[in-house]
Amino acid sequence: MTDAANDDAARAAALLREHRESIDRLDAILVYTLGERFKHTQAVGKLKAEHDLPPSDPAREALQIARLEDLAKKADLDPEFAKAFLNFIIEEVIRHHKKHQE
Ligand SMILES: O=C(O)C(=O)C[C@]1(C(=O)O)C=C[C@@H](O)C=C1
Repeated sequence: MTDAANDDAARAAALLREHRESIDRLDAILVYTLGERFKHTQAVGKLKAEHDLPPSDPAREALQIARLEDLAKKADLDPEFAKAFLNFIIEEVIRHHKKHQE
């Protein structure tokens, strides 16, 4: 390899390392944020079970989806992806809520 090609490869490796450090930091934020969200939804599940409330609330979900799609657009994130992601999380929450009610 020439010196120029070596320099180029070293620059690319450094950039890749920097991006991966940011990705790891953001993944940790996502995991801690989800953990915190689940603490609240577990409390909501308990409350719903104690008061005989239905596990899911489609009207609330519609509001959340609309809000998230709007946020996603502002954050330069694909709104369809944001919607699918929230639905995925909510499905899991509803599964937990149903367990509380068993
Ligand atoms: O807000 C509620 O009623 C919840 O149970 C929480 C939550 C959510 O994960 O955001 C989950 C299920 C409902 O259908 C709506 C929202």
